Amino acid sequence: MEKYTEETALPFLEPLDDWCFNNDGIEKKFVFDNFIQAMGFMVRVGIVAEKQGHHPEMFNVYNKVNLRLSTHDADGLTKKDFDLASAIEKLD
Ligand SMILES: C[C@H](O)[C@H](O)[C@H]1CNC2=NC(N)=NC(=O)C2=N1
Repeated sequence: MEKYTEETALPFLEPLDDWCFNNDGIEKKFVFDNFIQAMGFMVRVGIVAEKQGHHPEMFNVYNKVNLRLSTHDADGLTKKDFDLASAIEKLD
């Protein structure tokens, strides 16, 4: 599976709002009004991830959720990560 570098990822990152390349993955920080909103978002992300058979790293503190997408099997960033990021963007 093709792995993207910071450079080759650029055109795919462009249409994705606020996602950033970092350490061979892509990351975005979300802020909600409260913990329940954040939790609801994480569950909806989880449902999309399960449908795609591809899973994010999620870090939550109260109303904040940090997502990191990378393909562990490929040890880097692949199309699967961009597909999941696009689906997540369509959630909100
Ligand atoms: C067998 C199964 O499809 C794999 O283990 C999948 C599951 N979800 C995954 N999620 C992510 N982010 N990276 C993977 O390499 C990965 N592999």
